Amino acid sequence: MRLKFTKMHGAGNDFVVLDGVRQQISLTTEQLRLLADRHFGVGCDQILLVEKAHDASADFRYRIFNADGGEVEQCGNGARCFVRFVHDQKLTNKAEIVVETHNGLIRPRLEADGRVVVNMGAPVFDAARIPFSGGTIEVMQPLVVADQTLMVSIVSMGNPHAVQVVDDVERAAVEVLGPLIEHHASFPKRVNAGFMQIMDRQHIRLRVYERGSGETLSCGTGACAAVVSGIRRGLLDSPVSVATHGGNLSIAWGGEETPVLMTGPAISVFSGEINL
Ligand SMILES: N[C@@H](CCC[C@H](N)C(=O)O)C(=O)O
Repeated sequence: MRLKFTKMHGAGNDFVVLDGVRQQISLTTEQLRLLADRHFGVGCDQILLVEKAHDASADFRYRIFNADGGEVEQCGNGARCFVRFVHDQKLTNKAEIVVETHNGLIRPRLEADGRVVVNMGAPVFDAARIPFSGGTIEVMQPLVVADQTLMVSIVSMGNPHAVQVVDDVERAAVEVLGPLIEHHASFPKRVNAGFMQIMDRQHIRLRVYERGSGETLSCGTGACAAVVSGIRRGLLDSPVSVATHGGNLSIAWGGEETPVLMTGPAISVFSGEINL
């Protein structure tokens, strides 16, 4: 099968984006892994598949696959690239798009300056919806990992996150603790692990060890989860600038049931074709 793709990134979190509106696309787990492979394929953290909406109130359906081939519910940086992609490919000219995801509708908007603002919906703290099997979700939760008790904040931004505050994000044991948190028995669907350093009440540094992809240069939902957790811990005030290894994101949240708004870049790198 010959497949057209576009390589994109949002603050260094990179994607292979596929037009499933004009191409008939059905990929096996092995084909998804090959696309994501940085040596034998195109290389990316996630594969994004744009399809026709099933829901009559939506403009498109947006599917997300991690580098390990697993389909997941949400991807924040990907949502911004999705908007840039459907505009560049002339699949729509609407500035605000209603997008159907595995986890309900999101509403990204393309601004005149090219940045994309995404209404990510309200954060979820219900253990059953994370899912988290370790009891009721508190603002901070003890999680025993490799004989250490970590204090994590657990939140779903459509996908599951466990965020901890660290003194120095560059020295945090992301590569060691990340996979152990991802596969912790209390998270039946695994979890994304965030490591946040508070710089001041409106600035953080963040690294995220992503479920199914490993550490990425940035994670949009991870940034939302970190800011929500920091505000709930009383350490941050909205809006918060999130510095990642791949660039900056701005996250705003009014608290409680209000939606989280994420702003950041969405860049097309190149387009090509691959034989799978
Ligand atoms: N990079 C993403 C998140 C992608 C999905 C995540 N790895 C998961 O498994 O939930 C983002 O920008 O949000």
